Amino acid sequence: MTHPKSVAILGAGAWGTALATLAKTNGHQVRMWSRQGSQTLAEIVQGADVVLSAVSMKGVRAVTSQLQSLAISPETIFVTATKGLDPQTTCTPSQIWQETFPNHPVVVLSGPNLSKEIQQELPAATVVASSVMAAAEFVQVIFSSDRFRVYTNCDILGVELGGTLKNVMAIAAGVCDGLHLGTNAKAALLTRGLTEMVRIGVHWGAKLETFYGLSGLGDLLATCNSPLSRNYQVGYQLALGKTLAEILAHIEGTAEGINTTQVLLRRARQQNIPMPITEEVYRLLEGEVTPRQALLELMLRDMKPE
Ligand SMILES: NC(=O)c1ccc[n+]([C@@H]2O[C@H](COP(=O)([O-])OP(=O)(O)OC[C@H]3O[C@@H](n4cnc5c(N)ncnc54)[C@H](O)[C@@H]3O)[C@@H](O)[C@H]2O)c1
Ligand SMILES: O=P(O)(O)OC[C@H](O)CO
Repeated sequence: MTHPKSVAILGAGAWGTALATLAKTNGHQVRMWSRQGSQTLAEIVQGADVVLSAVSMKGVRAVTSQLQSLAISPETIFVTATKGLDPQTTCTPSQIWQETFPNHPVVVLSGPNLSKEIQQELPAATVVASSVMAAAEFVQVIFSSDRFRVYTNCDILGVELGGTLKNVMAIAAGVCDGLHLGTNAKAALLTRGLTEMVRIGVHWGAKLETFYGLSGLGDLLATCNSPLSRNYQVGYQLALGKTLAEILAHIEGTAEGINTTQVLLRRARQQNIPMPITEEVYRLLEGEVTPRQALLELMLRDMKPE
């Protein structure tokens, strides 16, 4: 075991709690902060080697601005595990963290990591990405174990976008399974979905090959094939005829794909990037088409080469 590190985890939801368990099991000193808790943010982050945020997208700006007023050691590494896009600016969470703390290293942690499986101690792998490789390696050591394999990567944007964009495809995959469209349809959806993720991601500045790694294809496969995924559940239940309001009233935790679809489509339209699957997921979430109509729209698009 390495020398124990002090890890502050912000957000005591499903993912924050699972990551806290992994770090604690490795012998690190872990403190968790949530809005409902009794300890202040200042108490939680004081002296932390690493501050890891697992708050949902809607809380990222509030948390970063609260932290900005606190005295934080210049050595502290910020890690973001949020998979979403900022509705105002279309920025990724790491871009918000880096803009708020320009002199600190920022690391993205993302991969095929359904928190319920990790809490059941099933094996999994993930990626930690940063432009400061020493920071990524520091975080790699904190979380690595015989049941959690952590890889480093220098493409911070690509790793972050993989985990974020696949949530839109997970909604579509849930619809596909809810309508019982079969294995051929699912394979076509995931393959074309990955093409769509690559198209916008590379335009955004991410590396192509990152989307074929754990944080892209890996997370796409996990999320689009598991009923444990909240985003998949949204699509599945829409296909069963439930309304979005009914689904959200019962879903446990955050389905980031709903907000991500809106932000992504806005950006794609501004930049003239074709995103047909995202477009249909958007129209479905807005109640403009039924699941069957969305399917037909996709099948009857203009013919084109692959
Ligand atoms: N659950 C998973 O399997 C999993 C895995 C990998 C990544 N993620 C990502 O991690 C993030 C959190 O997911 P989760 O499953 O833990 O969601 P969750 O809904 O269980 O928890 C979200 C947490 O964010 C906090 N939060 C929300 N708004 C806030 C605000 N304004 N200020 C402070 N805190 C706020 C909530 O209090 C809660 O603790 C999401 O972006 C998700 O995509 C989740
Ligand atoms: O439950 P979801 O749909 O937010 O997916 C959780 C993770 O992102 C899977 O890696």
